[in-house]
Amino acid sequence: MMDVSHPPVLSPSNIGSFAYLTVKDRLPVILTRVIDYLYRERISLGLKYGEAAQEGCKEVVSRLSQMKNEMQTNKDFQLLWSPQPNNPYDDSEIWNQQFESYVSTYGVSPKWFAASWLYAECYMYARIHEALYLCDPLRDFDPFEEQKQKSLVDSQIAVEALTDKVSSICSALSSHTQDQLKQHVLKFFEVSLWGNKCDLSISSGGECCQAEDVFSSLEKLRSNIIVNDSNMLWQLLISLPEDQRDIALVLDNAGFELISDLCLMTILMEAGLTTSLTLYPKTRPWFVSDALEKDLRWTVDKLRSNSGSGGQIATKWSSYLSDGRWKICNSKFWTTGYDYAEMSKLSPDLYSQLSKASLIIFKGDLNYRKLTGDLEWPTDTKFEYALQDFRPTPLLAVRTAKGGPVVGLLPGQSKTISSVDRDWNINGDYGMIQLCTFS
Ligand SMILES: O=P(O)(O)OC[C@@]1(O)O[C@H](CO)[C@@H](O)[C@@H]1O
Ligand SMILES: [Mn+2]
Repeated sequence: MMDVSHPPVLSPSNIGSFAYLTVKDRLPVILTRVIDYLYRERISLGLKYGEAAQEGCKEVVSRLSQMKNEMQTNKDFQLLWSPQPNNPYDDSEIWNQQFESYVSTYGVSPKWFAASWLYAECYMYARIHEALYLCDPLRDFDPFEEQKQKSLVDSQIAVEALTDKVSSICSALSSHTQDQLKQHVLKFFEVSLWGNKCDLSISSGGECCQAEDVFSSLEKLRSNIIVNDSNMLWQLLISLPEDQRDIALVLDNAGFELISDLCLMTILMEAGLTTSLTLYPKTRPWFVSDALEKDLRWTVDKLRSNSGSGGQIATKWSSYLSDGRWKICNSKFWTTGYDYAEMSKLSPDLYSQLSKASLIIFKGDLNYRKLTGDLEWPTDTKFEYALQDFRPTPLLAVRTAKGGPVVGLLPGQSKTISSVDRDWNINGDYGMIQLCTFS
């Protein structure tokens, strides 16, 4: 274990902090939306999933209302129902183990405003899933699916602009100089970065889409990339041996962000900079907009039915998936309340699988929180230091700052940014393309 002294963890016990406001205001709104949605749609869900689902909706509503009350009155967390025999990604044991270890460390049960922000926020999604899971016909129901799908449909113009660009770059690849290719690739990393600006959890499940073509704003946005390791990243990509160009992509949100990620991966594949890709989605409805395997497959199918460049590119995605160059790998570790420094102990198989990749790309703010332990690091802490015991292989974080820690800045940099924008670390307007090679 590295010798790392720890700052405190971000916590909702810190009144007025972003963590506090999330648990006090944003999470109850997300829960209320799910409750209203299930109640409103109970008849149509009954028609779709059978009569028992209609009654089931009422039970789920009652469980979720109970949880909302527990949250708002700062009650103890509960153990999850365990084991969940028909759930292939049953992680209830890990959740209950986290509960027990909290009790043995602190001598009391975790509570909504006393546990860490990361633990509390992740726990809410585990409980939403449990509430549905306990109702047989709704066991696999995703209450956020409609929102995720709508956010993609509403981003159609931006998606078309993106796929047109990918298509024209790919068809001219052989005539590009290495420098031209570099410019294209790095721009697509930026598109994937800004694709993370908007997620449905930060908007408490309110509407969120990419309405305009992001390509035209990249230059203007570049100064908002507060850590930009793009040049080092390019050096790493071009120096990979031909038989070791395997990328692991730990996905974040469905909708425009997912399309931007897959477009980036398409260029890397077509340019030969990547030969195989493993995609890691979530295994339960998560932080409203996070992509599950079925969202990923829906996205590919949806785009495939488009005429024009979108259809062509999604057809490529289908063939990558069917010939095995792209794999989808599900792991229950992503939806536990643990940060990634715990991965080698709690999920050694996942850790060793990730370690074999040439590069792991972590998308989004929550992944960044889990990479850095969600601790209150001074912003000039070295990224490698903040990763603590998580050292699988070179890794890249691509995220906009929406409340989690920020590390790797220059001394004084955060002060300068704050003087321009007080909310720079929560509003998603600032981003990071941050590499750690552990060298
Ligand atoms: O991981 P993502 O999708 O980029 O962001 C998830 C997120 O919006 O959820 C939390 C607020 O509820 C924040 O930590 C974080 O910004
Ligand atoms: Mn997300």
